Amino acid sequence: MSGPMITVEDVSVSFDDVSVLDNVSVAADSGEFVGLVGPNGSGKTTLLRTISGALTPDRGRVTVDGDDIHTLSSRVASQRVAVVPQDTSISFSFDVRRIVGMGRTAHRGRFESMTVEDREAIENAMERTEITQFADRSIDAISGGERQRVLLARAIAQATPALLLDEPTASLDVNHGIETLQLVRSLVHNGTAAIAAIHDLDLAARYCDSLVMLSDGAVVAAGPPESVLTESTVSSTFDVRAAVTPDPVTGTESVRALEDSDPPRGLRVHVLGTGNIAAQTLAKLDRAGFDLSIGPIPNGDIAASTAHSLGADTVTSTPLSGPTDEQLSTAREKARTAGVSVFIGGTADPDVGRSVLDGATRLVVIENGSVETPVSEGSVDAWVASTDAVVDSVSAASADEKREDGTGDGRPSDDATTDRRVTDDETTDRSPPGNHPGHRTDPGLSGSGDR
Ligand SMILES: Nc1ncnc2c1ncn2[C@@H]1O[C@H](COP(=O)(O)OP(=O)(O)OP(=O)(O)O)[C@@H](O)[C@H]1O
Repeated sequence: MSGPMITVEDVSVSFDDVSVLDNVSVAADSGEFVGLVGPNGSGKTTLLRTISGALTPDRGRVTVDGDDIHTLSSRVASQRVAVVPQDTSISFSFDVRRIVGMGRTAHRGRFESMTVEDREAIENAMERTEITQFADRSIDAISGGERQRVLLARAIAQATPALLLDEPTASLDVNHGIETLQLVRSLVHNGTAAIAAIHDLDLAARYCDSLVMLSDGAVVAAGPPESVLTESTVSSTFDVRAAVTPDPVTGTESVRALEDSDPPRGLRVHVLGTGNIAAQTLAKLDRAGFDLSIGPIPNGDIAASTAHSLGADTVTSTPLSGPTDEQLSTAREKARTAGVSVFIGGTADPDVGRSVLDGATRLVVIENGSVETPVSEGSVDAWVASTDAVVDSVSAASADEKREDGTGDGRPSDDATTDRRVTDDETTDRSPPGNHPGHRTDPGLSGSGDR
């Protein structure tokens, strides 16, 4: 055979004049596992039904093993393509073995009796899908997940070079979900071309050789999982803020949908302080997912080495002599461009604080027993007594930022930067009440009380 086992060329499908697939092209070679990903209604099932020949496209064509699937008799088509459908309800109550045996009718006439080879294929398919123990039970008397494995067994018994699966793991527990995909992989390893619609993006990344991402019936990305599952494609296609990181165990892409209260990826927090409390602050913010910068901080300070080990952007100064003008201006720039700055009272010189934090976008002060504020009180978004509430307060301050600049990315806009300064006599809901330090924000309650 030359060319891929399955090719979909510029296929368009519409129902009642509503376009559901628009110029879609996909290919799967023998020995290749292609995953279809995309939101509900993006066209995955329709594409699989078009490939199997169940639907005729308005435009374009589908070939399997070199022939247009729509020109093949249904018998020949079912020798080439097996389908594991999403809807596992079966309208007749045959026993499990008989349902699996239906996969063999492609290879013999409906009324011919089974050969030894047929029987072996059926038993083998049931063993591989771990359903032998209920082979004699009616299909009505097993669970939805078990039924899904029966339909996979039927497809395996069909022994086709092309395999289509619609949400093969949808009703399976974690163990059987993984076993099913491993089973598909082993079929693929032996030369099957497989295309599966898979909702779970992590599983798709882990088991598929390549992915095709559909959105509103069009292909928006295709290729190896790492090139398809990016924060930008996932965010725009699924309309959700997402973090894509390597799975610590499998090393393949792991996608996490983020809530609004999660720190925006790439949001940097600038810390001004020294000693253990600054080191703890850095560690807590790092664990919460913020990018970090710190300084100026004297060389050799414990927080400087913590910053170094966390990969924080660090402005160091010489101990005793204090920061130079250049170091101050570098730190000021870092605070100005950070989403939120944190000043740790009692550990950072208030004069240095004034100089560095003057242009800070959002400011959280950890009082740490000190009453001195580096900048006017109205400029402080939250006071916290200790590092306990620093993550909540910084998250809340960055969420305020998102609301105000309207971009949702948590980065300060120019408007927000110039807008945010409030004088003590201005009334604003962000302005802390009363006299400092009595107006401290309760830990974690600075706008995050609903968490
Ligand atoms: N027979 C039909 N008649 C009219 N519209 C249909 C028909 N079948 C599907 N659709 C529409 O086509 C679009 C694509 O549906 P499809 O089932 O292919 O999506 P999907 O990506 O598989 O979704 P899901 O992830 O929810 O299974 C949907 O808007 C759906 O409502």
